[in-house]
Amino acid sequence: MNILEKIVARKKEEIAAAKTVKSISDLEKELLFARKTVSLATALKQAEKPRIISEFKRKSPSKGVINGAVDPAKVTKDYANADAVALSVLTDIDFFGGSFGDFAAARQANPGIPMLRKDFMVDPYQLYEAKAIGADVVLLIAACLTPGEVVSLSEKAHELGLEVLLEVHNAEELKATLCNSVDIVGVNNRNLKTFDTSIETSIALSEHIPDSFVKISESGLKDAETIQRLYQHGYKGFLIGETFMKTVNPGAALADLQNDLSQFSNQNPLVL
Ligand SMILES: O=P(O)(O)OC[C@@H](O)[C@@H](O)c1c[nH]c2ccccc12
Repeated sequence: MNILEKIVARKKEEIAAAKTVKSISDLEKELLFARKTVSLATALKQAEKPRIISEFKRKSPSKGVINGAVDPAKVTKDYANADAVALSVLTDIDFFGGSFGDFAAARQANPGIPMLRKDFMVDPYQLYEAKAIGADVVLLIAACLTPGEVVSLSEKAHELGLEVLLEVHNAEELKATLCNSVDIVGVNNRNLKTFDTSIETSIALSEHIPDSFVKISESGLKDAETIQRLYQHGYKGFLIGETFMKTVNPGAALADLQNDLSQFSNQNPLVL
């Protein structure tokens, strides 16, 4: 079993256990009080400069513990103050050290900003959970879903008022799973077999993503030059976790990056 298969197998156990505690109809009742969602896709489409989606990530299978004892409310508030376009908060417990508690604390500290529930979505039940904890966007990872599942989960997400970020690693995944009910396409620079990251993945895939989809680049991003280069290939959003989380002050690390980004005078995407 590769890491993704292990995570998904464990996820299915967690979902089965969660359903015995709370049914979908219990969650539906909670949704009656759910906040109105805000659109990340719109914010990205309107962006006239690279926008950063800042991630709250305590640990990962590739890096181990990145920052175990940080406060999600403080870090995410600092991210928002440093002009993050959105927050991504891991809710996977076993492999990423995340939780609903982290997500809820971040949401409470930042009522208005778009938030991505970062987890491995394989069952509509998780979409109800996402909506109930205050998410605006959910992640669908092409590598662990069939094309049919991507369609049905994204349609269900829309019914609940959630946007869908479809994550792909290569042209085959993109071709098989891209459908109209996806709002944002994310190219993950991390190879899930080797854990290596290469921005060439984003560069190679950029031209295969139709312009009707707003696109973001994910993982392994560290500096303004790289982000600017990807922006010129049409990427509007950049999902960054480790570069910020490994520092003592993740919000300050984002502010530094924003400052570096503002040094670029040519912020317009090149026509390639
Ligand atoms: O910490 P990084 O290298 O900046 O990466 C952030 C994000 O892209 C990464 O956490 C991620 C991308 N896709 C995922 C799917 C599940 C869990 C995590 C992820």
